[in-house]
Amino acid sequence: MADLKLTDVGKTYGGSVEVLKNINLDIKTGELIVFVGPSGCGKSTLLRMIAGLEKITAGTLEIDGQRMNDVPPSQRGIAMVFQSYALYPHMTVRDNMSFALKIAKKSPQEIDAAITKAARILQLEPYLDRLPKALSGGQRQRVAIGRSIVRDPKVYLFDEPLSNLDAALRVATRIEIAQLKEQMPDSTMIYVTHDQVEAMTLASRIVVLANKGVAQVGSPLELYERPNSEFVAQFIGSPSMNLLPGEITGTGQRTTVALEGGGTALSDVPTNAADMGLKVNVGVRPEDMVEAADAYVFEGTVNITEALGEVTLLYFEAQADAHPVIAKLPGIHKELRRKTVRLTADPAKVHIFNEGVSLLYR
Ligand SMILES: Nc1ncnc2c1ncn2[C@@H]1O[C@H](COP(=O)(O)OP(=O)(O)OP(=O)(O)O)[C@@H](O)[C@H]1O
Repeated sequence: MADLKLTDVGKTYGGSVEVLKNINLDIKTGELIVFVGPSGCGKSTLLRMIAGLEKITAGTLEIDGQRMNDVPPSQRGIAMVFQSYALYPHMTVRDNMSFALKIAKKSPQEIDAAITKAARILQLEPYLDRLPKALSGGQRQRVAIGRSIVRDPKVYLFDEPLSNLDAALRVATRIEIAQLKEQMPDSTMIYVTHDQVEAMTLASRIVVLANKGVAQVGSPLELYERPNSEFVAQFIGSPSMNLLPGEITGTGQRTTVALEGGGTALSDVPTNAADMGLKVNVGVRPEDMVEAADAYVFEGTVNITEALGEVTLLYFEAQADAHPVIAKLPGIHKELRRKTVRLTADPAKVHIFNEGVSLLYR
């Protein structure tokens, strides 16, 4: 059981390089929080500050109401799993997992019980007497996680734990981590990843970091359906949300937005009369575009098609201003290459941004 509270946390390296500032987060027992953000935005730094491996240069970290800033890593009740699993090569799985407990002078009975439990949760029973070199990458990562579980920490920190695994193993190990979380509902986990699918599938809440701070915090679906900014809108979802310049030409229950270069988008985004004439960007996810014969919103000639099996990506430049657009249509549509396509979008799924901020959040 562990609640974490970060209040105005910041990090400055070497007294002058500010990497993070004013990070405020409330993390509750049992949550699996995922940190995402562009390369270099400070995800690992934030995780390492929580672990105690990096000094917190501003603000406060509390675990269960207790200030942790100056508490050494070993006394924070935290276990960290890294991308490189760093197992001791000359020790068996059992010895790798029990090492920390022996150092902590636990009794043989306690150690046995902890190993048995961790091996069961991670399905490592058949491998306990093997050396790491006789394990697959996924199994080694499970042993690394096992080393954390035996210590029964309050908080688990994962720093891109799957990034050394090949695609198939990543998927399998991702599912194992999801199952692991289910078996340990009271443990709090924080997970850093570059992988959209890991973030969307594992997280109870995603924290999007950018520009030294928190861009948005929310459940995966909240971030997908109601991004607060163009940045989050384009960061969550793949391929990224399309953005096209336009202007609000009607307000009220159903906002009318005229796109530059023709076409009309209708949206249920609530706006007010003051928004008339507002220059906006209209955001539509590739998967929210559908073919439309007449009342089309986007029109262009397809440059490239990418048939992925269950869907086809169409790349085209929309309307007179040649804005690049990607549409994702169900099925295989190689025949659309070099053809003119006319597409519309479900009005309820259209996003409207002004100066980078969603109208929903103004
Ligand atoms: N010891 C250090 N001294 C100075 N700057 C550092 C140090 N460690 C990290 N940084 C800088 O802090 C910033 C954040 O780094 P960090 O590794 O936390 O980013 P990240 O979001 O985890 O990146 P990535 O996604 O590429 O792993 C980067 O600009 C990095 O260059």
